[in-house]
Amino acid sequence: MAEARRWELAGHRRLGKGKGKVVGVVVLDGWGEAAPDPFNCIHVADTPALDALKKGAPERWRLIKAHGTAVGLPTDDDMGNSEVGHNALGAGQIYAQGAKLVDMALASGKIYEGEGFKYIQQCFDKGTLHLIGLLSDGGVHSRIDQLQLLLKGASDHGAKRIRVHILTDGRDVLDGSSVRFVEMLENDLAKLRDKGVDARFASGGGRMYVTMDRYENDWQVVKRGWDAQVLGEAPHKFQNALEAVKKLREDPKANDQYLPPFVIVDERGSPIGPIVDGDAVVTFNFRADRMVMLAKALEYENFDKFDRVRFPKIRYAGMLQYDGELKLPRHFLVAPPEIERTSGEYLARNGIRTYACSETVKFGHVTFFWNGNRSGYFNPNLEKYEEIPSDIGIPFNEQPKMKAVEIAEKARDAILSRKYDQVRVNIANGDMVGHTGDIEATIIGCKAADDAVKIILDAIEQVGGIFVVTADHGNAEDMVKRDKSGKPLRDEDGNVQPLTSHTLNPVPIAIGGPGLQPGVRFRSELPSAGLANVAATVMNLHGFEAPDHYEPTLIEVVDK
Ligand SMILES: O=C(O)[C@H](O)COP(=O)(O)O
Ligand SMILES: [Mn+2]
Ligand SMILES: [Mn+2]
Repeated sequence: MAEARRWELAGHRRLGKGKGKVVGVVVLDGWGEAAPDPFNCIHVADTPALDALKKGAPERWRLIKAHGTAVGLPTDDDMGNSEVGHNALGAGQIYAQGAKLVDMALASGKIYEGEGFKYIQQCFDKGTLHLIGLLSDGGVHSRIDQLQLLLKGASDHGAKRIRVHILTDGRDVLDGSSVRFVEMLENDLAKLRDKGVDARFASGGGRMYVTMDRYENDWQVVKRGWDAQVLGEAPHKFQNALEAVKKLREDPKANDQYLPPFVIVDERGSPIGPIVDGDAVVTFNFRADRMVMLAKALEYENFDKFDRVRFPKIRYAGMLQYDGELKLPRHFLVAPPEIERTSGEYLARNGIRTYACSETVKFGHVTFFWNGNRSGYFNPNLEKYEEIPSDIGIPFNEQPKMKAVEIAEKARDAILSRKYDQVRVNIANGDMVGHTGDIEATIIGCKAADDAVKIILDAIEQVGGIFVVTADHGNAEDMVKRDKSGKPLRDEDGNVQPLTSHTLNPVPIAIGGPGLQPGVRFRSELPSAGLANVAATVMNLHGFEAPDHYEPTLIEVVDK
């Protein structure tokens, strides 16, 4: 029973002596393992530091699972992602994640019995139900099949007027797939209209340009969405969403991720679905990071991030509650996973001093996600979290080195200061540049990530410390869409179809450093281990046994 568990960790039987040595924990974002291939940017890039880890000590390098049920996703066809990946890395336990919890609530119908649904339902008589979110089957932030079920369920439960505000994807799914998803949903909306429900698309835009910013990197992204969704204002106006997406994609530089905002208008040119007093709003993404900013704009009375012009009196619910600490939003359709007793909390309660750092676009990954979707410190006297501002307003293939070296230099300084027992970073390049689909740029990004790793490992060497280098899921190791036999798919002009999404590949984990006892090696009897096994491993390296309810440690100590 959780309440009977103690917070105090027992000293490790063999590694207790390791206590007091600094442990550097490096998470390479979007860094999977795949066969050598011209579209494996990690393989093509010059990565001497990581190559040395792989070739140097076979007992201290292995692969671990980073996708599907190993990280709490519904099936093993689900690729990994940062949220579930960092949750597993930090929590040491596998929780059923948002995607699965929503599936279960929809399948059982419990979603319609909950407080959140009842709250918004009160607007159905007189107001409009607005559904805002990412339209794709990527399964990272949302899933179209869940939206389809929710649409039907909401209308069965009394919604008479529904407006859908879409964000096109092209990041977790192939670029150009927006057209197919709009067609699919238009079909559903048409069926609802046949049944007498006034259900239509109202606005849209590409996820990276409209609404789905994260960690307050660029509020203008949220403002563009607000203008379209709430005010009914956008530079582009169309009478239907399919035409909108097709037309906007005709610009040779256009892609789904960055489509400009548009609104759907009637014959007279008036927007058909601005959000007004008395309406209900649901943000149907289950994943938190890219919904928190919009949730704040929709919910906070006092708000100064941009001029909202109007702040309609609505009833708003998230698909999940996106931030348990902030209780944001107050109302939600499905309770989020309650990730408890994370390694961050255990270590803080056992006196471990931690420094965590990344650049803005991944800052919450090594803090908020790592700590079980919890903002803030466990113990401000022992922890310091530092954010390096990311470049804003440019796609990352234009600056593929990102802030890798700056993050590594911060980590180096933290290590050399000897003020911390754990120094944890996320290096973003493999993922953020990988998502652009730009192979040349991703190769440059991977090299920059390797440079960063070298800086950190050198610092660990200097202080006699220990390192753990791993990743949260794959991305840069496979940058092309393939047929079933694994051959890259090409279009009529012979161009390959870039793969912007994450992958199902395992990720590497390497341990080492002068502070690691000679007999420490990876156990051989855990072939299916995954990211959730890392927390117990890191606790051991700090000189502690892990709690019994954690997934087992990856390491053992043999006599040397
Ligand atoms: O939000 C994103 O950028 C992608 O959908 C997923 O990437 P992440 O899981 O690595 O953040
Ligand atoms: Mn990631
Ligand atoms: Mn990613």
